[in-house]
Amino acid sequence: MTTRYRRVVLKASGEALMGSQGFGIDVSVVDRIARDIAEARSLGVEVGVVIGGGNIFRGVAVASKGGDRVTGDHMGMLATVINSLALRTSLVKIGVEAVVLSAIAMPELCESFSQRQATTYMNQGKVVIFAGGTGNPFFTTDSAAALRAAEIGADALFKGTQVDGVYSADPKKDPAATRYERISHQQVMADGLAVMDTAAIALARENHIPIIVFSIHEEGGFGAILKGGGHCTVVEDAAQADPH
Ligand SMILES: Nc1ncnc2c1ncn2[C@@H]1O[C@H](COP(=O)(O)OP(=O)(O)O)[C@@H](O)[C@H]1O
Ligand SMILES: O=c1ccn([C@@H]2O[C@H](COP(=O)(O)OP(=O)(O)O)[C@@H](O)[C@H]2O)c(=O)[nH]1
Repeated sequence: MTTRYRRVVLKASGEALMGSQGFGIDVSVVDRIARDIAEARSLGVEVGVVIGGGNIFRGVAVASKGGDRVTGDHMGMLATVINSLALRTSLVKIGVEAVVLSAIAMPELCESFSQRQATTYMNQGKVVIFAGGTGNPFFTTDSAAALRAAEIGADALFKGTQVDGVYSADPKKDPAATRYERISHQQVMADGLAVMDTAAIALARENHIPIIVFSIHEEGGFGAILKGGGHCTVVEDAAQADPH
C-alpha cells in the first residue's frame, strides 16, 4: 500500500522502555516497539530510530545534585547506546535487519554514525538505530532525532512519547487541556508547548520536516498513522499541510 511517508525517523522515549518497572529495560516493551517497527517496514517505509535514555540516566540528574553536567550527559548518551542495542536485538529476533550507528565511537559494540553509511543502510531497507544522541552534551535525543531526520532526508519525524499528541497544556498536569489535530512548529514554540524541546522543533521547522506526536504505548499506533489513520498530532507548517 502507498503510505504518505516513505522515509521516517522514529524517536522512542527512553522512559517508555522501562514499562511498569520504574527503571531500566522491560524486554516485553522493547519487543512490542520492535513489532511496530516491523509493521512499518512491511508497509515499505524506511525507518531510522533514535531512542532516549531517560529509563537509565539523564545528565540533569547529575547537575541537579551539584555534579558535572558534561559527565552526566556522557552517561546519558551511553544509556541511549544500551537501549539501542536492546532494540537491535529485539528487531533481529523477529527477522528485521537492523544496525546500530553510534555518534560516539565504540567499534567493539557497533558502527560509528556517518550520514553516508546511514543512507546506504536505509536504501538497503535496514532499520538504522541512531545511538549516542548527537554525541554532544547539552543536547537531547529529541534534537538528535531532528538532526538525523534532516541528515537522512526523512519525510517526517515521529515522536513516540507518553502522551498521544500535543495539547494546549501538559495533559499530565492539566486535565482540561485539549489535543490538537494539527498545529504549526511556530505555534508550538510560541505557546511554549513542552512536548519536545525547542531546539528539536526549530531544526525540524527549518528543514520543513513534519513532526507526528503519538503515544508509544499504543500497540500498532505507529503503523496506523503511516496507513493514514491513528491517533496523533501533526506538527507542520501551513504550506506543508495536506490540502485534503
Ligand atoms: N503541551 C503539551 N502537550 C503534550 N505533552 C506535553 C505538553 N507539555 C508538556 N508535555 C509533556 O511532555 C512529555 C513528553 O516529553 P519528554 O519528557 O521529552 O518525553 P520523552 O520521554 O518521550 O522524551 C509528555 O509526557 C507530557 O507530559
Ligand atoms: O545529544 C544528546 C542526547 C542525549 N544526551 C544525554 O542523554 C540523556 C538521555 O536522553 P533524553 O533525556 O533525551 O532521553 P528521553 O527523555 O527521550 O528518555 C539526556 O538527558 C542527556 O543527558 C546528551 O547529552 N546529548
